[in-house]
Amino acid sequence: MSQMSIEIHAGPTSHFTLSLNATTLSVQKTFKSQPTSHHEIGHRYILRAQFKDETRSLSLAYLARKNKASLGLVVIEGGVEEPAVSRAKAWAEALMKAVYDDIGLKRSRRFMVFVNPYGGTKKGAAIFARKVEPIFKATGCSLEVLYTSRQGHAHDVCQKLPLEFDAVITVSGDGLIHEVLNGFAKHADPLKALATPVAPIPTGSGNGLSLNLLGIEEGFDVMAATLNAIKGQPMKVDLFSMTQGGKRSVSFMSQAVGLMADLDIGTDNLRWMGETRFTYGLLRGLLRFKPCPVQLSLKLAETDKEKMAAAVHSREKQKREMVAVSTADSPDKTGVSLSPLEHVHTDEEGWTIFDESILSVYAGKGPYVARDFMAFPVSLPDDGLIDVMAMTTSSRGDLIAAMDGATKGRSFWHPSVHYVKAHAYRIKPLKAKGYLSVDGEPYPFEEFQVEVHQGMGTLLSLYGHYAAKLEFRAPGSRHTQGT
Ligand SMILES: Nc1ncnc2c1ncn2[C@@H]1O[C@H](COP(=O)(O)OP(=O)(O)OP(=O)(O)O)[C@@H](O)[C@H]1O
Repeated sequence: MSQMSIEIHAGPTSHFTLSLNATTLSVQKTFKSQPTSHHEIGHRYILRAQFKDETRSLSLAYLARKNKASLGLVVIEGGVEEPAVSRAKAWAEALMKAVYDDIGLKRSRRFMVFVNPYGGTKKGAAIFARKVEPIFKATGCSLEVLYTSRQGHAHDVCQKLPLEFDAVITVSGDGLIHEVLNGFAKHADPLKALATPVAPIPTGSGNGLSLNLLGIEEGFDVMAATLNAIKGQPMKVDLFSMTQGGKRSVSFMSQAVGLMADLDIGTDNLRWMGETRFTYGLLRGLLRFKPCPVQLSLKLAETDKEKMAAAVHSREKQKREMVAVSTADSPDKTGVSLSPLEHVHTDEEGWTIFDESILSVYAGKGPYVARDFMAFPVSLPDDGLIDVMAMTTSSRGDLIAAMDGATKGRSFWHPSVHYVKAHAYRIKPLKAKGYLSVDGEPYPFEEFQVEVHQGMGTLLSLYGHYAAKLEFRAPGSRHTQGT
């Protein structure tokens, strides 16, 4: 693209020169004939350019970092002299084409937005009104907003949601996403409903999904998440069926029993602490070191940690050549029922029983489950497998050592952490009391089974892959294998 420039007048003595380049937009401000500020804005951060006939002005909205801190909304507007009107219109159109049409993005998406005023530190509604909604409006998105009034509200609405939205936005934590997906699973057209992309705005406590989509730097940045809702491309992800007592639920992130459930569900009364409650819960759990008598059975797929890391490595390589997956590449499925279950409860063939004394079982997908815990560093969004991590009561010292580096996923490499990939797994409690956490939500502590449905869910992603960096094993450290 050759450079296209236009001048707009912000006042009698100041104007902006806007130059559209192949990958950036240059914004040069001039005051009293002196150049003042100059910014280069990447195409990704440009929200909208619009020529307004009634005021003969051109407005431009984009996101920029002020003082290298968090992203902020910038809107500039200036008059256009009569002879330049048609050029200004063509300029605005060329910019919109470059930042939307040419990369397969729809301008002005239509969103269903669920805001949970109760999630995290209860600031969701205020954050949506102050930060998120103004960006959607400046972009020209149309919104249907619902403030949830109770637990299960978003679930019930999603069950009957007209499938006409470009995406569902959740302003909350992972719990509301769990509700949305389970509502979709009960929709009259469940597979089509689950193909509706979901984009989280992180106002919960753990915000695991947002961390996985945006990375550790921006996972808690509501502005970056809002940009993802506007500019992200649909990315297919695996979902899990969790069956318990004849009831089937959908899970997208994790299931936990023992220590890892205690640190989440067992600290619900400490919500005021924000995400710190997880660290507190982990320390408390490690000190108590209480065994969790359950039987774990697995339909194993991979037990070699080196091979798991190598698979992530080769995916990384592919990514570099890959342009984000577009909707056109993945035709929407439709059907009156969810994908059938393949691993029935009575099937015994090919199952392996893990026969050590268990402290905790944590299974799931998506590297981060919280900012300070990369639980599944080698998980892939769509490999059709679930990562299962079991900790045993073999040694408290070992386990404390294993949790050192958990933020960066280093626990994965520790020999006392048993980490496998499975097609399915089962948990049978051998005692009456305990916690079971599914995507951070409490479930009855009863026998359950989990299996994977490849690519049944859809998220919006700016990158087309999880935005987490896998730390490879430090050279010279001990060779580690799975169970
Ligand atoms: N209006 C409401 N009042 C009470 N609970 C609600 C309401 N709306 C949704 N919920 C429930 O609030 C719970 C917490 O929400 P969510 O999980 O999104 O936040 P969080 O637990 O703080 O974050 P995270 O799961 O990321 O740690 C969920 O169980 C959700 O179903």
